[in-house]
Amino acid sequence: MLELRDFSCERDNRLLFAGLHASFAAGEIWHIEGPNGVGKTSLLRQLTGISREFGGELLWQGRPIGECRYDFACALLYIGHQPGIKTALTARENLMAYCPESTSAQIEQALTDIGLYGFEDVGCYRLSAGQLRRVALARLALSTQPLWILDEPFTALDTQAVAALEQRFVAHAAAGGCVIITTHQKPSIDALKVLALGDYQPEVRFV
Ligand SMILES: Nc1ncnc2c1ncn2[C@@H]1O[C@H](COP(=O)(O)OP(=O)(O)OP(=O)(O)O)[C@@H](O)[C@H]1O
Repeated sequence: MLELRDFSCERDNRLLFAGLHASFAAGEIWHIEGPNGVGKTSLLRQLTGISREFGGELLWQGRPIGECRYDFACALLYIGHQPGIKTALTARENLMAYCPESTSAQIEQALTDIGLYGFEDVGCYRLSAGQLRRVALARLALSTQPLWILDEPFTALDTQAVAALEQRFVAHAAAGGCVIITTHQKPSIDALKVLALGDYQPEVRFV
């Protein structure tokens, strides 16, 4: 789906990474790995098109991203490190805003599946950090986009929710999707692909 060729990132005249080659294909789950400040979020922002400053090439289905931004945007679901939830609204209202094409029954089911039964109509300002993260992640159940890019999706989740989320990634990949995440926890996912960012020596390995 998405390909990097000789990719690099510079911030404030500091080279974070360079010479990165990677190909994110249908059916794959990728973990972008590395210590604090190495450039994981910066890379995700480049991959999503939020940041257009990069060296090298970024291709979507074989085409330079600059030539197919609309197609790419339609195929992408990005959830950043901040949950992106409007706290003045309820969980249900947030999902209705994010997924206007979903039916009320689908939204109800997504909220139940993610463990928010009974909290659907509570103002999000009254939810815990983990519940807020669940509201954001409920979008995954309603997503029709093949490419998911998620920055630290496990943050604030309990162990049961982490396991359920990993299963959702596996199901999405099995259905032909592609998932790219950052996390400081090691995911328990078979055939996980790892892109490790390090000082000037990016390394791609498979586990
Ligand atoms: N808006 C910004 N302007 C300038 N430099 C920035 C900006 N945001 C981040 N940086 C710098 O870019 C570097 C990489 O930041 P980034 O957030 O991509 O790292 P990260 O690997 O995701 O870190 P963490 O694991 O702590 O989330 C850091 O040194 C940071 O200071």
